[in-house]
Amino acid sequence: MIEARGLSKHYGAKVAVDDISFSIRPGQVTGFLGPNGAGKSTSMRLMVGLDRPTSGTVTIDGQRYRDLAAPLAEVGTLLDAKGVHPGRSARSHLRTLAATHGISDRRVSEVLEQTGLSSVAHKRVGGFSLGMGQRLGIAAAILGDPRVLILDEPINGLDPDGVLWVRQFLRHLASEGRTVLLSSHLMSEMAQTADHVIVLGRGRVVADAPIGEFISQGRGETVTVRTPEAAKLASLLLSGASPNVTLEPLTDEGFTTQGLAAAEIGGIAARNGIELHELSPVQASLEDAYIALTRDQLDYTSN
Ligand SMILES: Nc1ncnc2c1ncn2[C@@H]1O[C@H](COP(=O)(O)OP(=O)(O)OP(=O)(O)O)[C@@H](O)[C@H]1O
Repeated sequence: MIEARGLSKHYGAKVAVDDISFSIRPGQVTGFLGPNGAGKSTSMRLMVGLDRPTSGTVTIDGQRYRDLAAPLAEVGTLLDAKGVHPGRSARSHLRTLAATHGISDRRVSEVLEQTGLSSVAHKRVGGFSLGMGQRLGIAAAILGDPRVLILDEPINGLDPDGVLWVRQFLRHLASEGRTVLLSSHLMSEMAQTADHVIVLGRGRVVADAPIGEFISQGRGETVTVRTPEAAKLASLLLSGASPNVTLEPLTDEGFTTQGLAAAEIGGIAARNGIELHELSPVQASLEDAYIALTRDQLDYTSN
């Protein structure tokens, strides 16, 4: 569990994180979202003691990061995949980390295997592709078998196989009861990986909800309707409807509606003898919900 209480970080006059509170629970993948400059990286840095809060606290399983006796064994982090000595091999990089915590060579081999790096373990990290570097970053994060993982953009630069691997791997780690927090700009990927989302905007929490709830609260149900009597059905749907109901014409004999359930539209059409050629609810996407929520949250003030 990662808990932030009244957490703030100011850089001079700039408020990067503004009095935020949240709990990131074990057993699920939590996605950290927000426009550029919203405060995600700063929050993650505060979680792992790379920065000190201006006020408030953030704890990992009840303790501040800097009070943890064996950090690698409690929190795995991927905050900057490039922070590795380029002349070292993957194995020697992991061995160096392992040595600080008395972690065995066997465990190093195990994580190289788990992250698909065994065959390149002896190669210089400097020659690694971005994707291999990300895998090495994840290998380092899980080296100490931590209960909590904090990963900033872990799928950046990965090919589709790599993305799928990270998704399945993170889901597996969460299913073992670990706390998994990741940030990503790729909405479709986040939608398939996260169980819960926390959205930041201008340093504040603007949403904290299970992903299904977050998506459905976006703009209400969208339905595509096609009928040769589009104008008649449209006026029937709008008469007496709440102001939240909107209609957008389609080019060919139809429209999309927002704020009405498909069953309501079908019922009104049937009662009025209107022939329907299509009545299909459109699956809302995480991206739609996210864009609707953050439209006003862009950090225009960043410099
Ligand atoms: N060391 C710093 N000094 C001054 N301002 C900073 C510093 N670090 C971050 N900021 C500012 O704080 C705000 C939040 O930045 P942060 O990097 O946490 O956002 P983010 O949500 O991670 O953005 P991105 O998606 O672009 O990585 C931004 O306006 C940024 O310019």
